[in-house]
Amino acid sequence: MYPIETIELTKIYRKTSQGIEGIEKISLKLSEGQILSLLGPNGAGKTTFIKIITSQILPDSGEVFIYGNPLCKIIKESQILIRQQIGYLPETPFFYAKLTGWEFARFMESIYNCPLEEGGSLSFHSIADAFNLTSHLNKLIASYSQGMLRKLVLCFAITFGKKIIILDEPSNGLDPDSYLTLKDILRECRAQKRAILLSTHHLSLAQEIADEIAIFHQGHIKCKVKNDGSVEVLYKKIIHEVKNIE
Ligand SMILES: Nc1ncnc2c1ncn2[C@@H]1O[C@H](COP(=O)(O)OP(=O)(O)OP(=O)(O)O)[C@@H](O)[C@H]1O
Repeated sequence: MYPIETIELTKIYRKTSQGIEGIEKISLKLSEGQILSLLGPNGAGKTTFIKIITSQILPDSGEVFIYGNPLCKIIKESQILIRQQIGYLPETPFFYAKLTGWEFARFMESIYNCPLEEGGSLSFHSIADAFNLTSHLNKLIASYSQGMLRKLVLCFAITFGKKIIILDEPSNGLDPDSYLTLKDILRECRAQKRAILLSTHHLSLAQEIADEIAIFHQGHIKCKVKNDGSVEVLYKKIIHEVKNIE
């Protein structure tokens, strides 16, 4: 059974002369201990795909299976239980600016029903330390820089994603040191057999960390391959091919 399997996932916002806006018939599988990176131009459908898997929006058709459990056709209460298994970094996270980092972390702990202290080197405390965030946790979130905000939510995604982690643009706003830390943490998560879905515009991140690459374009997967270390060349080739067809 796969941590994540999607079958012909479709969500069409609009049809245009160029094609569709949204996603159409996306079938993907993500195994334990695997990092799958979604790549593609702006508007290709990566976030729409992630929003359906994290049950923020419903597809028009198709289904998502989380460890074999259908996500879209079940009642809300069961969806919440499944969501608790998924550590998630949204493209645009929401914050309570008037809480301190610690207060927000305790709030998230109660939502996920998962102690912050759990997880050894991948506990909230350890990850916050690794990201040099610990000394800021007593400060109001309103005073955080963009990078600190991103790192705080990355801490949540990794702490709570004991089996599945979904990251939408995780490296945005990270300083070089934190970027290196992120890669180390993701490698450790993979070693623990977690399944990781990663959407990024940074080809180097995908190249260095992903096991598989899926390139989205106008709501479809144009290419899904194992990462052989030539992501940049592959990406250029695929985007060049689709441009020539258009
Ligand atoms: N709520 C919405 N209502 C209408 N159209 C939407 C909505 N959300 C996304 N779209 C459209 O669906 C398409 C896919 O958007 P999506 O955000 O999934 O792309 P993306 O690959 O994540 O892009 P980016 O790399 O810029 O984040 C775009 O054409 C976008 O305008």
